Amino acid sequence: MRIALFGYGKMGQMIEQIARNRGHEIVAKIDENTQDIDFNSMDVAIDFSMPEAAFGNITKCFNNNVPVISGTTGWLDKYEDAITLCNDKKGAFIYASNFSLGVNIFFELNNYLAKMMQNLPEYKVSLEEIHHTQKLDAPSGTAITLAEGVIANSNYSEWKLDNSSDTILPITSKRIGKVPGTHTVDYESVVDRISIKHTAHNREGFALGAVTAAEWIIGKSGVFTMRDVLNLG
Ligand SMILES: NC(=O)C1=CN([C@@H]2O[C@H](COP(=O)(O)OP(=O)(O)OC[C@H]3O[C@@H](n4cnc5c(N)ncnc54)[C@H](OP(=O)(O)O)[C@@H]3O)[C@@H](O)[C@H]2O)C=CC1
Ligand SMILES: O=C(O)C1=N[C@H](C(=O)O)C[C@H](O)C1
Repeated sequence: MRIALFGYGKMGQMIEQIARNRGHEIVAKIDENTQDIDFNSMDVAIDFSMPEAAFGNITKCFNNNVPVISGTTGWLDKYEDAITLCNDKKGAFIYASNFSLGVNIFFELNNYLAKMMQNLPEYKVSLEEIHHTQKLDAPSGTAITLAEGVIANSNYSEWKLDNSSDTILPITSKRIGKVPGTHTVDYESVVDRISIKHTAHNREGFALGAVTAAEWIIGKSGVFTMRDVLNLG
């Protein structure tokens, strides 16, 4: 498979390594200064760039019939536009706030726990995410997906950073050293606490998930999620 990397930072470099080990070819490494992009040279594009760059990169790929795997976070105000464009162009698209197998299982666990807790108002829910100090967006995309899972199954109607009420689900974002990504969901009552936590030890899981998604999307058209790729039901 011929892969173009949109963004060649920490994730782009890890994806290159995993992709080469799986027998794929990296045909382009694209950044904000790249002028001419040969879209005919690539079978799939993988975008791990920057919040302000992601939608433009995705648009270019759809306009040139290239399937897109999007891992960049912090651009989701334009997600519906991306879906519309993908459908108009009969393209192929997967966005995931987190591509790792472990976090996608954690998302399922989070939804299941939220359903079990939905009629137990004595438990107050809160989310915490910890990442490295270079991270640009807060809260993390993963924390937002977790919050959406809780909100869909509870009386919380929205999430906010560092702000809580009976209807506001609070998210705390911490930036510490080189932490690759730690997410915790807490249910706290007067008598006890239930916590679920995912800790990434490095970036390999994210990169492997993105390459697996790229392998999976070849030959398909439509908008998909990691639930489709991982066959999580
Ligand atoms: N979904 C997931 O599983 C994961 C998602 N992420 C997300 O992926 C994104 C990238 O993370 P990470 O690799 O750690 O970040 P880095 O800052 O290490 O890399 C981002 C790269 O994008 C480049 N860039 C800037 N503008 C453009 C552009 N217009 N087109 C292409 N590339 C551009 C930057 O170049 P320069 O430095 O020259 O500006 C930089 O090399 C973040 O949004 C992060 O949250 C991260 C891990 C997992
Ligand atoms: O920026 C990162 O590093 C990460 N970003 C993603 C997010 O915002 O959730 C995924 C992972 O946690 C690492």
